[in-house]
Amino acid sequence: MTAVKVGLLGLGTVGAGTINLLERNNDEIARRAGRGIEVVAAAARNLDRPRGCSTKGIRLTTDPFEVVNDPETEIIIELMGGYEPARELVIQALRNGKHVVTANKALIALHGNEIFGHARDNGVTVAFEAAVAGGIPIIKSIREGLAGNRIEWLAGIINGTANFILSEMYYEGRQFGDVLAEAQRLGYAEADPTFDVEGVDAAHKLTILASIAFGIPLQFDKVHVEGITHISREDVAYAEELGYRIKHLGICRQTDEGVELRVHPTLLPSRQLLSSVDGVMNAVMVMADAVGPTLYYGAGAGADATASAVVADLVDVVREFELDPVNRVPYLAFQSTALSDKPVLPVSNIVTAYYLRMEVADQPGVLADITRILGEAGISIEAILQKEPAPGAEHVPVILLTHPVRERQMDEAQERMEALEAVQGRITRIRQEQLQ
Ligand SMILES: NC(=O)C1=CN([C@@H]2O[C@H](COP(=O)(O)OP(=O)(O)OC[C@H]3O[C@@H](n4cnc5c(N)ncnc54)[C@H](O)[C@@H]3O)[C@@H](O)[C@H]2O)C=CC1
Ligand SMILES: N[C@@H](CC=O)C(=O)O
Ligand code: NA
Repeated sequence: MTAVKVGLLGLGTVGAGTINLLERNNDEIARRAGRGIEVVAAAARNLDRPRGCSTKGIRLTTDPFEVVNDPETEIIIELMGGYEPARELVIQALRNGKHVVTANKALIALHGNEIFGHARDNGVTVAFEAAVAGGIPIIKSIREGLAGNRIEWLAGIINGTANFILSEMYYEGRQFGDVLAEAQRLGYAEADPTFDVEGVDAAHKLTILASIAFGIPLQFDKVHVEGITHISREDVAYAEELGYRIKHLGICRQTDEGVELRVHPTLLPSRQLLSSVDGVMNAVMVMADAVGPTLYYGAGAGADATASAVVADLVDVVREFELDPVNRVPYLAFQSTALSDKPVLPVSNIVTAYYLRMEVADQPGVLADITRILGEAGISIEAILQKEPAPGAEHVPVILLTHPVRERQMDEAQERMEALEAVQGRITRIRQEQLQ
């Protein structure tokens, strides 16, 4: 049988990785898919740039629409990134009756509902395993492997760049900016790295995970998003002293009232399995009613790991070529007519424990004022750490761990503490989770 002809949009880190992997494991892939898979056309911005792969036998163009409209291609792999023109290209490919494989979480999180509609109308597939947690087959695991369960919550380290930065700050005491530049050199970061460090990329991925876990539409605009830019090396060290690691997590949970969707730095007990996930590795813990907790671990970014997911999707698409579209696994795990309209809860409703770090005047009575404000807000304290002032400094760092409290109560207490004359500047506040 002839090889399946594929068109590729974007020849950067993941594009080159995909071409290399298809070439390297060509025979194994054909034995699994039932047919060979061959990239015949590719679009790149600059045709003269040296690439990390061979482009022998591939028709190259700077116009991605040429690839999408090429009658020879049966599957389009979108690896350009960004919202536009990726959205327009993917929709055009679907209208042309081509299946699409993409690693673009930004695209799926924001425009997935529209894109899946076009795919359904045209009887074709959109596959996006590489979009979440890189090489970890997390979409397939939740969508198919856990299909008998009611998923209660999931929590994951789903941005490799942020995890790499936090790990280097923890182990090597390195500066944020240096480590980010290294993540960019290694091909982990997004084209706009603020997406990694401000939590936007993790929010894109959490949007997708929550949809396939709970059967809700994609709702990126409802995710509460915080990045890691306000986390200092001191916070990392104090957390360690108290028996915790700081990890950037995406968390979603369904309760009777609605769904929590949040991305933020989190203190996790050092003994928690997720606390040992370091560097560019990702991990997602899923709590489901029948199976209990399951944990999925692997490389969350990088050329080879992401290509692994892209090629797995290609194989799935080829295996399903002959299948009646209604018999395919639904894009968001649940039938499109059976999505729930459960509301997304405001973050002020969430109940968590907190880590608080503040700089206070080194004088008597300050701690008493702080504990009084917390007490009046119904917030009990689990631990207090008071550090020595730096030589010549007028303020000392005080670190507090609280018991769980509703977020809006903490907002009020924080405002009152920051209003104290003895408290300098803003209080650093990080949520804490036990994940049990
Ligand atoms: N790098 C990684 O580890 C991972 C990346 N992803 C996703 O994979 C996608 C690709 O990421 P990378 O390969 O890292 O990005 P990249 O920046 O290395 O590659 C993108 C390529 O697409 C090309 N491109 C962009 N717009 C174009 C246009 N209009 N016409 C022609 N070519 C165009 C760029 O010139 C570039 O060579 C993104 O959606 C990203 O979020 C997903 C998982 C991991
Ligand atoms: N920039 C992303 C790439 C993978 O999705 C990350 O660092 O995780
Ligand atoms: Na994945």
